[in-house]
Amino acid sequence: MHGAGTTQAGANAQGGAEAERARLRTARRVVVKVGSSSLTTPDGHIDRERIAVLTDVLARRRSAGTELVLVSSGAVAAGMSPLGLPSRPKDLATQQAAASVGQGLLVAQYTAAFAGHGLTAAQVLLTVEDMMRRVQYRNAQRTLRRLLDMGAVPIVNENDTVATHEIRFGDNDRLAALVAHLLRADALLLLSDVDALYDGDPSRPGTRRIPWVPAVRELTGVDVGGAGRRGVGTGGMATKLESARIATEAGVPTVLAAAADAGPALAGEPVGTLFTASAERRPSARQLWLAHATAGRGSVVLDPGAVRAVAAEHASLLPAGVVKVEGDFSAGDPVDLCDEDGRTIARGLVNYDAAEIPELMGRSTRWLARELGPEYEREIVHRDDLVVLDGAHP
Ligand SMILES: Nc1ncnc2c1ncn2[C@@H]1O[C@H](COP(=O)(O)OP(=O)(O)O)[C@@H](O)[C@H]1O
Ligand SMILES: N[C@@H](CCC(=O)OP(=O)(O)O)C(=O)O
Repeated sequence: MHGAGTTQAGANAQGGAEAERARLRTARRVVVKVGSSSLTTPDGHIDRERIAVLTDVLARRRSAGTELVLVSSGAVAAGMSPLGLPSRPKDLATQQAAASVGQGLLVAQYTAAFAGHGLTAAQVLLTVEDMMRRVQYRNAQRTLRRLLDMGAVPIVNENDTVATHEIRFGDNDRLAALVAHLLRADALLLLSDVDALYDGDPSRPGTRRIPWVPAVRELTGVDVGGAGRRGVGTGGMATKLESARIATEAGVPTVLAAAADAGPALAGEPVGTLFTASAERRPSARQLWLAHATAGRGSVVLDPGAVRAVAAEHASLLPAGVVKVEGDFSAGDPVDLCDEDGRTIARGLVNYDAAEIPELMGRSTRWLARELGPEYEREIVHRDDLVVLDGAHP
């Protein structure tokens, strides 16, 4: 299902899509994400011309009063050539080394390019923790808002040098969607080396552009296999769809377009692919993060009664409903909540270390408080720290 067909309902929906495009033209706050392949050459140099063209477009819009946040990839790619790396490194330590070199070079380019338009660029490096922990989240939000108030253009990237495999966004598509949610942006623009979503890898002949996706979760018949063409991008189309889904489900309309079409896309012209925003209630940032930006560090297996309570009634997970623990996690970590057939039904922040749980399993909280002490009255996962995943409802 790509569009809304030719019925009256379809025509009305199409009109809705046009109205949503028009919202881009008048949007007061926009998050723009640009991928490595649009900023760097395949051999790992910054493409100055492309940065100049992009900053021209963004600066014009900023000067017209729209608050802009640029989520820019390219640190690893831009560090390749200076460090003599022939291709994108595969191991984390070399990626981090390349990112430390490339990030400085990239921001220097942006700073100079925006300064040419009388604008101040600001580097903001974020980690997954900044999106998850309440204090850091509020801090990131406050800083970004203040920068926007002061007329600066924040340039966001993942803090690659401190990220580890376990706790890492890994791609900026999802980070951009989380930033759009954090800032309650009016729109998200994903710029890439491909000009739209296609029904299959566009390097294959016969694939067709999809101009409009009314609901990402209902998108079918689209092959997104294969990462970037030029070997410097990370997630390919899969992470862009994930990003569009996070953003649209948080109420933020999203456009995917070629970096060269940034101007027309911001002007609401029908370029690229429009992903319509869902009208449902916005989830909290923590729920979004748990559902989309992390994987569990381990899992707890629930009996059928607990599966029902968590998935259907959105209850907290109590020790009485746990039958097994897997993995080596610590209190505060994200864990998967699974049924006895191994399906992950929810994800949440756990209140105990993995080693503590076997002693608590199957016991009532009242019994635990009496026998082990009042601190054992806690839930395994509190309902406020838990998100039920798609398809989990019994
Ligand atoms: N169905 C599809 N539609 C569009 N592009 C696709 C699709 N499947 C795979 N791709 C590939 O995804 C690439 C974009 O991903 P990536 O290189 O990670 O971009 P970026 O560096 O902009 O984040 C495109 O160049 C294209 O080759
Ligand atoms: N933080 C990494 C981002 C990697 C990334 O998401 O790349 P891309 O798929 O090109 O958006 C970097 O700056 O190289």
